[in-house]
Amino acid sequence: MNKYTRMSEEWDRWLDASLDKGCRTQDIVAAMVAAHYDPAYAERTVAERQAQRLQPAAAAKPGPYRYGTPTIRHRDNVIETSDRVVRVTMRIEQPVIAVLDDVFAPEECDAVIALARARLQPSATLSPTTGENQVREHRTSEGAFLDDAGDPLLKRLNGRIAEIMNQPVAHGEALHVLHYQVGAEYKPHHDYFDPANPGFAATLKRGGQRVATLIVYLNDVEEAGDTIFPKLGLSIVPKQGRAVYFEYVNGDGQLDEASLHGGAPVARGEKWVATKWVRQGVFR
Ligand SMILES: O=C(O)CCC(=O)C(=O)O
Ligand SMILES: [Fe+2]
Repeated sequence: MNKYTRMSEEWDRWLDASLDKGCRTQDIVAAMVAAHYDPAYAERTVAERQAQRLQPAAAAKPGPYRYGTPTIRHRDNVIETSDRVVRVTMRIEQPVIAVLDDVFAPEECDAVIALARARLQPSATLSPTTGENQVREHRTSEGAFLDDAGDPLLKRLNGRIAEIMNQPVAHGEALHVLHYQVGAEYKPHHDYFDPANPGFAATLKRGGQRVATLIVYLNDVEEAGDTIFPKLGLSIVPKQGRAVYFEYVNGDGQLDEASLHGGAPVARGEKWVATKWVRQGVFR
């Protein structure tokens, strides 16, 4: 029997929908082969589509950032997830920012801190020129990525975060915990990777651009340690279980510079946060 080497419009839409849902490449290819597509054609088509979808930043429309409908569904005063009702406390439209309360229960915050404590390393950032991890003085915290493999608590929290952010779980990087002691800070930065910097090419291949961030505060900080948005004069005070959400890439691949933010120095006490960065595609 002849194998198909062209795709109908219907299958074309199915391919995009499968990638949107975060389906695995091999599963998409297997479904196409089962529907009598030529295996080599199926593999090539899926790979090409993924590559196209991961490059909108390079082809971003010029001009000022255009705000569309936010990805997060926070028009109501609460966001109901499968296992928890999260309260919306504040929303900004340009840039898209939301402050949410009751995202994690106090015991969940304590458990995440306990999981991270043993794995903390001095925080590093990617060098924009070489792409290497480097420990830099603008980020004087310690951090750890928490892999959720086999951990029911992390799996549950990642599922809840995906529902809040309205994104597939598979688009999220592993939860990243940061610990700041007195004086430690994270100077203002963007969470997206500027595609003009060659050092970011490798990380951009691992699921494309970052599109949105959720920072969950795991403890109350005695003094300072706010998350600041210097272009807005906005400062969010950490509180256990609260989170700040922001998004910074639109459908045209434009990057929102107004999302510049940082962690102000802690004046008293300590600060723990868990950050979820979400990519355009499946993060590998
Ligand atoms: O600690 C904060 O308030 C900011 C953390 C942050 O910017 C990040 O994790 O990307
Ligand atoms: Fe950040």
